[in-house]
Amino acid sequence: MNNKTWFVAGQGSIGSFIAYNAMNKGISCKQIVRELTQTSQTCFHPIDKDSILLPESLPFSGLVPASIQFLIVPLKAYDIVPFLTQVKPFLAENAAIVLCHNGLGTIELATELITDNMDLFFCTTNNGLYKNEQGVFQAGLGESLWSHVAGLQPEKLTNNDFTSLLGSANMVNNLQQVLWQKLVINCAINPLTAINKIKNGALDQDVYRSSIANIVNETLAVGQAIGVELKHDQLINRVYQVIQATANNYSSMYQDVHAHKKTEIDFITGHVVKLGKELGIPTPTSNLIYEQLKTLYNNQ
Ligand SMILES: NC(=O)C1=CN([C@@H]2O[C@H](COP(=O)(O)OP(=O)(O)OC[C@H]3O[C@@H](n4cnc5c(N)ncnc54)[C@H](OP(=O)(O)O)[C@@H]3O)[C@@H](O)[C@H]2O)C=CC1
Ligand SMILES: CC(C)(CO)C(=O)C(=O)O
Repeated sequence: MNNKTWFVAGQGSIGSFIAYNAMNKGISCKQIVRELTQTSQTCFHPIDKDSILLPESLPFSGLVPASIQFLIVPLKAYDIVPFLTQVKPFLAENAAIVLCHNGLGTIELATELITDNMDLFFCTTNNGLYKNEQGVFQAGLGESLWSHVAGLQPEKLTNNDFTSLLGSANMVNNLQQVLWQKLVINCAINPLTAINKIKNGALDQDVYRSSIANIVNETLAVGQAIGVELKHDQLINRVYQVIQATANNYSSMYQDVHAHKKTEIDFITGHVVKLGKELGIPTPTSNLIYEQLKTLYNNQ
């Protein structure tokens, strides 16, 4: 029996999936929302079961100082630091915090925000969910991979915690490599689909081959320069496998641009461009794509 009380940041797609799983497992779980007006219940639509209303969420004003022991933060990468700053007074001095998002660049910032007895974990997920006016819909099942990333007590969480909240999950010892492999895929697929307004599958055409090859090479060069073990042929093959497996999907970045929402570009291509600059590694194609995407977002 899992007797932890979990707090989940936001009422988004992954956060609602976590709240749904917790409810089914009898785990105490509260989603934290910004305002009282956001506390209305989310309707969750599982793939193979009836839709169900999730428990009411809790606004920040309803939190008790220093009370949160277990927190999972499944937010867009750009919302992680603002959320952690806001929630900090409500964290217990020995809290366990799990970050869960696409892209890279938040772990260092979050580590600076936590105090000595707290522990930080990171979880990357391949579950597929989306949100619209009717609620949150589960689109596909996937595995989640997690690791302890900062603090002195990794035993605060076990694989059972992650499987209870996210379904199939495994602890990994090579999180950095896993995250960079995913970063290569997101760098190759997300901005190109958003800029060209195409589904993922349309990238499997000659016209995009050189851009994809350049993006993979540049991302790989930057990752390798900071010591991440990445294999070129394996990554190119993986990018095309994902393009084919998700051929009918619109990438999350395409969806954000289409919905006039902020994108995660700073934590995907932007992360590679920034590190490349610091390390003196040229990333011309990534620079161009980053600028194009930024212009596209600012113009909308
Ligand atoms: N959805 C998916 O299938 C997958 C998503 N991911 C990644 O997981 C991360 C989360 O994605 P997803 O769940 O889709 O994102 P969503 O946009 O659906 O959810 C994020 C939610 O957090 C809310 N939020 C932001 N800041 C705060 C705050 N300070 N306090 C309370 N609530 C806040 C947002 O509210 P508001 O809209 O009002 O800002 C939004 O409802 C992203 O990095 C994504 O790329 C990874 C794999 C699959
Ligand atoms: C794997 C991929 C590219 C699927 O669309 C994705 O992670 C995203 O859209 O953010």
